[in-house]
Amino acid sequence: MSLAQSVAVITGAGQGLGRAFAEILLKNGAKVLLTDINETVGQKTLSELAASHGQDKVAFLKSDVTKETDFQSAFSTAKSKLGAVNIMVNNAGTGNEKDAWESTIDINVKGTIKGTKVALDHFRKDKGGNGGVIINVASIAGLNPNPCGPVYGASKAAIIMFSQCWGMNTDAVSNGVRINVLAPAFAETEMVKALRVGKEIHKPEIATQMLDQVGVLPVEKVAEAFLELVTDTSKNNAILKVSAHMGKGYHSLK
Ligand SMILES: NC(=O)C1=CN([C@@H]2O[C@H](COP(=O)(O)OP(=O)(O)OC[C@H]3O[C@@H](n4cnc5c(N)ncnc54)[C@H](O)[C@@H]3O)[C@@H](O)[C@H]2O)C=CC1
Ligand SMILES: CCCCCC(=O)/C=C/[C@H]1[C@H](O)CC(=O)[C@@H]1CCCCCCC(=O)O
Repeated sequence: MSLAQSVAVITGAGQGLGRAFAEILLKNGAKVLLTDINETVGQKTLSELAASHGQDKVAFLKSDVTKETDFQSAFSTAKSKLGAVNIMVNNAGTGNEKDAWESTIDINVKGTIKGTKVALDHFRKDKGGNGGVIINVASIAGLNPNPCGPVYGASKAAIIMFSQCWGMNTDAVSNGVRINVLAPAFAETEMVKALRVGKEIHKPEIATQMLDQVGVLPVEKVAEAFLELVTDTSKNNAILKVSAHMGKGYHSLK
């Protein structure tokens, strides 16, 4: 799939993996609407990416994935500034396990469901769309249990099952929509920096051991795996794992 005529909406794109996904799409010719709840990081990333890729290629909208209306605004802003959207990346996520654990469900699970629902309504050919691809960002923590993040692991397992159910639904597939899951292990972002401090998780000493055993990927490596799921049109309902110690590999739930 050529990205020359493509327009993407990415949630949580102000920093970390979301920003790396935006950069690789821009490098490959797509236009990108960056969305993030944090306006400061979003505006900084916008000015840096606009300087390197062009003002007409990228835009930013402050947007909260817990609000379905913000997804509607993102799709209409993208269409008016960049063109009709055909790539949706549900990336925004958090890993609070303690007092703020409900935000992990609201952002990771409900945010991804809202983003997928709005994207399906825009992409489905039977609803007047032109098709598209949805990438839902889960984690290896949604496939392999760990003692540090029960809420986070459950949220990522929910994203994987939700995506796989839609990826086999003919209402989506027959109407030109692909739905894929990216499941990274540790990548060098603010989330992993917070993990090293260990305030929001259980058993931080085990997470530290895991970080040493598994290793930490540069965000660019995760972005390469992400690009494969976007551009390879033979990939629908796929789960792609990527980690520093095992590399890249597809996973089947069956
Ligand atoms: N860094 C890692 O090792 C891994 C990360 N992931 C997943 O990748 C995704 C991105 O993670 P990172 O870049 O590491 O995190 P990060 O913490 O560096 O960036 C997350 C971004 O999401 C934004 N965000 C938070 N709540 C939001 C909301 N309600 N609405 C819109 N934006 C919001 C933040 O402002 C931030 O810019 C997450 O879903 C995470 O669970 C998955 C596996 C490994
Ligand atoms: C090998 C697991 C990779 C997980 C990468 C990731 O998504 C990290 C997420 C953390 C989030 O900030 C909150 C958490 O609880 C997650 C930590 C989970 C990793 C601990 C693994 C420990 C084990 O498997 O024994």
